[in-house]
Amino acid sequence: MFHLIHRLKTPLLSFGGTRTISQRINMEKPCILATTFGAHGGIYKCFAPVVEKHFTIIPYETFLLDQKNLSEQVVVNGGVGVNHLDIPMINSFGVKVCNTPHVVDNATADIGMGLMLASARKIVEGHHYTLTHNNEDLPESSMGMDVSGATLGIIGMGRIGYKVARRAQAFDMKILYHNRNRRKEEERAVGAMYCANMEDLLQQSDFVMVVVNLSPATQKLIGAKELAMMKPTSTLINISRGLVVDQDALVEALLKKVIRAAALDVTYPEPLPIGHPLAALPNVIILPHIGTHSVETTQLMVEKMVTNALAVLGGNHPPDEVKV
Ligand SMILES: O=CC(=O)O
Repeated sequence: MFHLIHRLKTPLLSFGGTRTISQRINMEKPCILATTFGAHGGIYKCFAPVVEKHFTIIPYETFLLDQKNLSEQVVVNGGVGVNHLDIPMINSFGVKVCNTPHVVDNATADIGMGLMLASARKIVEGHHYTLTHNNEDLPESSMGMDVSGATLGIIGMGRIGYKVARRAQAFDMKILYHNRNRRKEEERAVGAMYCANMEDLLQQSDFVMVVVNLSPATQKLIGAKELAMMKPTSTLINISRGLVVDQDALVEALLKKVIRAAALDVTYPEPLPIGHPLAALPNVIILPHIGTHSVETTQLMVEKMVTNALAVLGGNHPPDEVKV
């Protein structure tokens, strides 16, 4: 991978990061476009020594303001979701946009399972309890609920949704899914049941996991009405994008115990401000958008980013161009 990075001439690599990771702008060096939205600041941190030596990091905002210096470039987003990039605008400068599909699927599905298990079995509370209590009986509120045998409703049976389903199958869960198109092959492979109507899935599931892409059609897909359809004992897990869930409605539903709990890898905004109403609730687990944040997956993503950048710079068709 480092070998590939050395060969890069003038790519723009987009690192979605919850914090601004731009440092310096020096057009003599190759450029990295650093976006300020998303999860993948970690990519930059992991590879900072190599990245800083060979690239200039440009925040997305700077790219938007000052594209005139940039030619023969490619924007490669570290991650799958590109909702933070204005693709038609970037394309209008003759710049292609690529992302890193496939390599993120397992890690993201793992985080979904981790959140489900942690919420169901109150793992985070258990950790804090162990650290703060000495030899006391556990309170009744520490009692969790079984994942095995429970019903999981997956909203969005794409590549990541399918990976979640395969894991859920190994946990002996009953699997329901809702997707724009029925996925018969995947359905058979994991023994899942298709719900053409999302309402059916919401009403029957003990755990509802949201795995759809963010688009105008999925923005606030889960709002007060949908939360009210869920069982009072059910848990909402979101590993897609924060905006797919109406967060105000979620706070209200959790406060009023319309649903049992929520476990979120994604929120809006990101990072979630300290003191945000969601963070004050006892029945919520919130992660800082770390679905793909593992050493192995990060390496695979960087590899893919570089491969795509090299393809474009070499005048070839990149394997993962995102078209709108
Ligand atoms: O958030 C993760 C991704 O877009 O891959």
